[in-house]
Amino acid sequence: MSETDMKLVVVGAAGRMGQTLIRIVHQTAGVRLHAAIERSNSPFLGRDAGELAGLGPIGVPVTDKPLEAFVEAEGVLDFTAPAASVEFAGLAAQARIVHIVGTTGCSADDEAKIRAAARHARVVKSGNMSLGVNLLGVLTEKAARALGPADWDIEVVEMHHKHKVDAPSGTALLIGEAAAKGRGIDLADHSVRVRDGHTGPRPQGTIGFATLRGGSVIGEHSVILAGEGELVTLSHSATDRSIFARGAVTAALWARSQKPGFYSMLDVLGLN
Ligand SMILES: NC(=O)C1=CN([C@@H]2O[C@H](COP(=O)(O)OP(=O)(O)OC[C@H]3O[C@@H](n4cnc5c(N)ncnc54)[C@H](OP(=O)(O)O)[C@@H]3O)[C@@H](O)[C@H]2O)C=CC1
Ligand SMILES: O=C(O)C1=N[C@H](C(=O)O)C[C@H](O)C1
Repeated sequence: MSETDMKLVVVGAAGRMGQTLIRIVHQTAGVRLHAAIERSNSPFLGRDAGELAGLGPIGVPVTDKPLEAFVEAEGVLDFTAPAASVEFAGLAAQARIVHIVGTTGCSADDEAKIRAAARHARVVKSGNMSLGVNLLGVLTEKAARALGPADWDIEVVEMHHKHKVDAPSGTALLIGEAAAKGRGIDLADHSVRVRDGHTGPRPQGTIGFATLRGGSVIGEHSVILAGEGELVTLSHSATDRSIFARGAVTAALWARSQKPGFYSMLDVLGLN
């Protein structure tokens, strides 16, 4: 441990991503776990964060006092739920620290509140913090630009574990936005989220989404560009949640030296 280590708080510490983040922060040079937060009625309050994450004791107990933790820290890693991330955004702004938001399923109103908090906090928000998916987004934008809507249809397919509560996934929406950018269109006006019954033929220029849920799948995403007699498929498979946690820590270290504002992983990775 060094004096210059970035002090990070993990919120949602007992969750699938929370535990992964605790392990990755513990293993990564230049960062240190300052606090671990869960909600007030959580059965995990008082437990050692390292024990929760399978590391053995590290002397950081889980608490339900986020603001107390944020004012003494430099960044918060937040993979929780939309209402929680909006609350944490306000607290991170009060504490003037870095807020890394991986939470998906945010409404337009949630998004606006998180962006407002970025007047005082340095916020990095992305539906997927992995290098591979962000590169997939860049490749999708190029493919969608090269293969135009007159001859090529775009479909985004995703599969996740049975516990996931939002659909389409944040990653599927990130890929859809990249495809829409390549086509020079607004995704909201062109996306088809559901098909059921007599749908009629596919409207030209739309971007379709298909969602699969089951088992323990960490995250599978494909974008299919379908033309007459040929398909181009670009895909990404996540086989370990540590890819998201490593991305979040990279984002925190990057944001430490930025001005307050709202950033994406493309900014962090220099892919913008
Ligand atoms: N951007 C990316 O790269 C990735 C994003 N995600 C996203 O991260 C989010 C979390 O995923 P996952 O870890 O699988 O989900 P989990 O349900 O396993 O974990 C979420 C944790 O947050 C806790 N939590 C919820 N509200 C609060 C609150 N107000 N205060 C403190 N803790 C709270 C939950 O507690 P409780 O159980 O008591 O509600 C739970 O422990 C999802 O939105 C998911 O889509 C996931 C992976 C990668
Ligand atoms: O909920 C998950 O697990 C994941 N969520 C993110 C998403 O919605 O895309 C990222 C990853 O695919 C795992």
